Amino acid sequence: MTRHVDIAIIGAGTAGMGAYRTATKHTDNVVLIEGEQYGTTCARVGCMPSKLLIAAADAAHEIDKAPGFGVHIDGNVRIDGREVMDRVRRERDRFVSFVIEAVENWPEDNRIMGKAKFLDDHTLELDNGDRVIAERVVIATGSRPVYPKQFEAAGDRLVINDDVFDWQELPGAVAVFGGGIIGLELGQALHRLGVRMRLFGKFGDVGPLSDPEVKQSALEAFQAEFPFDPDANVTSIERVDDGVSITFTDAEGRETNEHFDYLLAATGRRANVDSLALENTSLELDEKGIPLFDRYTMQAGDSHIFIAGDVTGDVPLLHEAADGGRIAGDNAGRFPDIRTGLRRAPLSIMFTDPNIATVGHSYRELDNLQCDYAIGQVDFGGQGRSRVMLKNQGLLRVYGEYGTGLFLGAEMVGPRMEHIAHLLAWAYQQRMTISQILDMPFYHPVVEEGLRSALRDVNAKLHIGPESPRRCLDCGPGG
Ligand SMILES: Cc1cc2nc3c(=O)[nH]c(=O)nc-3n(C[C@H](O)[C@H](O)[C@H](O)COP(=O)(O)OP(=O)(O)OC[C@H]3O[C@@H](n4cnc5c(N)ncnc54)[C@H](O)[C@@H]3O)c2cc1C
Ligand SMILES: NC(=O)c1ccc[n+]([C@@H]2O[C@H](COP(=O)([O-])OP(=O)(O)OC[C@H]3O[C@@H](n4cnc5c(N)ncnc54)[C@H](O)[C@@H]3O)[C@@H](O)[C@H]2O)c1
Repeated sequence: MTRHVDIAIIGAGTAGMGAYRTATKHTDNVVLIEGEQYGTTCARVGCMPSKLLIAAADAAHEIDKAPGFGVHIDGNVRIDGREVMDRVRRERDRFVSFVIEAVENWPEDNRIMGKAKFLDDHTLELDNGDRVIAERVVIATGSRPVYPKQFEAAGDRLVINDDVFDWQELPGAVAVFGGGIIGLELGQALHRLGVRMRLFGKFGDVGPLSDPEVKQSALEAFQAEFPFDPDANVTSIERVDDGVSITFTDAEGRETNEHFDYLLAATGRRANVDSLALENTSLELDEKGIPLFDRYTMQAGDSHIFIAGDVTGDVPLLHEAADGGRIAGDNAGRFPDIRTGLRRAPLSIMFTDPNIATVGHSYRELDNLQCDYAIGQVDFGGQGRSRVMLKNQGLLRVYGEYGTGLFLGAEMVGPRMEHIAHLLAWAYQQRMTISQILDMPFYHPVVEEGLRSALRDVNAKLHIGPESPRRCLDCGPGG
């Protein structure tokens, strides 16, 4: 069967759904093609189930921390792995059901199930042999985990994030590979839920951090809680009777062997472009096989093909996929009269405890900005509200431009950084100066007072404001 449409969207994830919504504002003759199942990576195996697991872990951790306040639980504290995983799956399924409901409310005629690949610039072939000839196409096929071949030695005990959320019980021990965002979020959560967990990283990476001082602070916080080697030397992985045996060099430089139930690979993701047969199109591809595209229009070259979400390999985050999808769908609808869409301030948040976040330009990017800059910082070790909550660890560094006093970006690890990062991202997008941010209200006693200290520090270094006093007198105690 061959079908002719104005717009074909490949992939019904967050980006594809966003594209569908905006494309159908221009024409009804749109098909959304999904190769596996509705529900999105975010709801099924990504953002939502991971945060559900983290929420359970945080509950356990709060109990652990209570004696520090003089609050003691004299009876048994019991983590019921079956109940934990049951809630994760139950709540996850609820989120997934809302997504499925939204897609299934769209006309049946506009939806096709099947894996699509290109035969030429306009013709798509599905895995059942049907064809779709489309005037315009949006590629929104997402990404999938990748790991080194060496991990395959773990056999059926090699798992990825998708598998974790289908566990019925919490396992006894898990080796997590990857000190990136997924590895640290899931690794810490498993550890807090009583799973023996060891984290094997590479290249010294700690989440998305590039600022060496913030990275060091984060590393110290995590290493104080669980074993984490950010550049592990693993010499062997072996599937043994009841699990996986891993040989590695430990912190003292000795060769050590440890046994785990599972090896969880969280070593990055790759764009789902390989099954699309893009070589049959005239698109120009980069070294990873991803079409070159404009991130403001989502247009691939000057073609009628648009691309959005994780498959772009650009910024693999939910809100970016949603924005990119909307822009791609709108431009596919209005092609050739394409428009640039809004791309928001760079913002990334890692939901570990302490939170890690980056806003605006990263430390790594500063030297390429062709401007002079200064760095202000606050250590949360002595910050009033953080100390009150017994969460006084971490470091926030803010970057400001010499001369203009413009806020350039920040990297941070600390308590409630998910909120501080939002404040700073909004300021970045408004192109505010450090002084303008400092003119905003700061309540007492809040963690934001720590941000104020860092902002004052950078303004002093930029010769815009005075040196910060050692004890801030207008701040209230601990400010
Ligand atoms: C464990 C984890 C935690 C995360 N946590 C967060 C978080 O807290 N915050 C955040 O912002 N981001 C988070 N993310 C990232 C976020 O989930 C992704 O950026 C987002 O889901 C990407 O959406 P997408 O539409 O590009 O891809 P997807 O939702 O994966 O959609 C792609 C769709 O394309 C389909 N498809 C693929 N190939 C074909 C084909 N050939 N034909 C037809 N269909 C095809 C797939 O089946 C899939 O349904 C997390 C990711 C993971 C894995
Ligand atoms: N809170 C959030 O917003 C959130 C949460 C989870 C995932 N995500 C998104 O999903 C993306 C993918 O996450 P990810 O953690 O898989 O990728 P990542 O790129 O963040 O981290 C991968 C890590 O694996 C390490 N690594 C590579 N090879 C290794 C090896 N052989 N042994 C040990 N470590 C190795 C790398 O050094 C890196 O730190 C993220 O970039 C992020 O955008 C976001």
